[in-house]
Amino acid sequence: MPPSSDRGRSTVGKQPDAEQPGVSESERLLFGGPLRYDGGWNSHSEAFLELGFRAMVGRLPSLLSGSLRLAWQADRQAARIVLVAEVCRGLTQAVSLLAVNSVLGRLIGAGALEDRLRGAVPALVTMAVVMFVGALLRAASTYATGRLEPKVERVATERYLEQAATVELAAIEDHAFHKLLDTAQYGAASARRMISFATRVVNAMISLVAAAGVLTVLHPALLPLLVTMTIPSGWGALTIARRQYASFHTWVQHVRAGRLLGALLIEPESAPEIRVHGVGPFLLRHYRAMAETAEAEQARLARLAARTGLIAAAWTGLATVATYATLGGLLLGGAMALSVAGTAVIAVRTGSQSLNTLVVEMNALHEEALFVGDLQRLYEEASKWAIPAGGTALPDDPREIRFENVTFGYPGDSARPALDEVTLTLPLGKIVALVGENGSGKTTLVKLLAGLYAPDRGRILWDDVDAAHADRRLLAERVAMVAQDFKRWPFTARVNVAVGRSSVPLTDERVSGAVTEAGAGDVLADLPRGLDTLLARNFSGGHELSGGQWQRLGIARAAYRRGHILIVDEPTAALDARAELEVFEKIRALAGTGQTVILITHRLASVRHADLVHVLEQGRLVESGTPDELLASGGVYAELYSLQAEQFTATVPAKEAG
Ligand SMILES: Nc1ncnc2c1ncn2[C@@H]1O[C@H](COP(=O)(O)OP(=O)(O)OP(=O)(O)O)[C@@H](O)[C@H]1O
Repeated sequence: MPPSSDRGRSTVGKQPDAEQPGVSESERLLFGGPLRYDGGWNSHSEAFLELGFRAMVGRLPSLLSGSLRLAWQADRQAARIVLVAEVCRGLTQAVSLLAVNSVLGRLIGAGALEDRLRGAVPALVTMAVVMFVGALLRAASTYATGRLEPKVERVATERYLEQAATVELAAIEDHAFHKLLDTAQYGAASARRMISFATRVVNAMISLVAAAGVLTVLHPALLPLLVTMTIPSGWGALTIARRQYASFHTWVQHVRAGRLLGALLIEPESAPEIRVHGVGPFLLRHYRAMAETAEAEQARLARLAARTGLIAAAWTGLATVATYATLGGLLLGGAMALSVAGTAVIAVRTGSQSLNTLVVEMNALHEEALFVGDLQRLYEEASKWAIPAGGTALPDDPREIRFENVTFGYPGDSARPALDEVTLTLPLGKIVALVGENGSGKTTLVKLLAGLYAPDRGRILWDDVDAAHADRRLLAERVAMVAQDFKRWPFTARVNVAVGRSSVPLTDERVSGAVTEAGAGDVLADLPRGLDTLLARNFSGGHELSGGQWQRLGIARAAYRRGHILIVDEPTAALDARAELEVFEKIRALAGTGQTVILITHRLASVRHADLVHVLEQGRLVESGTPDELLASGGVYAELYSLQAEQFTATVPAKEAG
């Protein structure tokens, strides 16, 4: 797969005028179909495909001011230096061209050779001074650009990451938003590159104006010729860039999938299965197939680029012949002096170089701007998806949380909502258990409770305050959660606990208090460097914990958070029998201190101590009551309970005496 830095250049594209590589069998088998975007939100790439040279020129002022704004935000002083140095460099080029004209005029003019040489000296000195000043200005610009570029990238990246971290969970799970996140990640590097391109565009524009001015003075016919000579390379560069851009957007998912296959081959989590089940050759084979599909597209793009380049070169050749034939004609017809023709040749060369640079750099600037545009669109989309700030305060000490006819479905075309008209009460300060078979909606319910999703219909009331209008940050403050798939941060054990509330100063007392509360002391005692042990095996000095040990650390993290409501989703799934008992003891103790515990578990024996049990089935609430009431009622809970109990009916043979 092409590495990310190759985006836009080595990724591949969809062109209506040329055949696309087919869908590889790997895409069908592993991902269920082609990984291409052929429409949808990327209407803006379509707009680009229709964009002509004139439109590009029209957009130039806004692109330049956009680059300047980025630079200004990142480092005002450096931006000022670049701007002044580049404008002055352009002026030095103009002065230098005029000096050349003067030198040639003197040398080719009438008079003795000595006099002509002497007459050329002031212009030669001017040229030398101007070149020296130009070199100083170039150095200043190089330094300031070098200082500016990484800052621009950092500022843009920071904003990107900040926005990504503060959008709703639903945005992260939305595939269109995720694609935008994917493509926009290149925007920061593009913003960085835009600075150099914008600098070169400004420089080329000024030297072009100088050359064009000199040419127009020499003979008005020379200016259109200069333009004709440069148009072909501009057309070529624009055509190639348009293909690359369309290609990038169409194939971004494919590239991501290829990278995923590569990453799966090396990540520690997949290493055991790769070896025991021999998954390595399977993944490698599909990696190769995916990469070959991408390569075929790259080859197609290269073929088209070569063809475009040839056409542009032929056109440039014709225009050059026409330019020099015109100059020759003017000379022969006596319409132009030899010294003027000499300056004209230099001015045409300088001018066509500047115009060429201008077209190429403008095109590059434009292409980068499209990726910065993705980043801007991400900023806009992210602000739409942002977790709202502010809202109603929650009651200080609520008595209960009540779900009223709550319905919620995940995006997509699932047959039924994950929660369907659920009405239940979660009394605070108690242990409430959520029970039900796989997929019955328990995890979804607690995610709604924690504010990670909002109900499609119905309300979640904290006493009489609707959580939909509550301040989400305050709501999150109240909740501590040990999710089924809680994050195993690749940091030290200390940070893995303290990340439960990273906003408060990290103190050893607080960490050890949480570790003791969670009964995770012996996990830490076994670690080579205690709390300072790095829990990431793929780093030197890193250490790996077992599933059950991680689970206890996860509970310590939730204890460290000290939220009023502790949500524990399958807290004991990976624990041995003794540890399980211990963890439930700890959870009960937490409830004893007035903390609310919402417990999701399939171990019904552990639910015995709950104050209230809600039983869910296919997203609906089917039973509620104390464990004893539910057992007595003979419903779903009682059925599940007896199924589990049956597994323990075999008695342990008594030890023989003596
Ligand atoms: N992020 C998601 N996107 C789409 N569908 C989801 C998502 N998470 C869960 N679902 C679907 O919602 C339904 C309820 O899932 P949920 O995880 O709430 O069940 P659960 O009762 O916690 O199951 P388990 O006991 O297996 O943990 C399931 O049909 C599941 O496929």
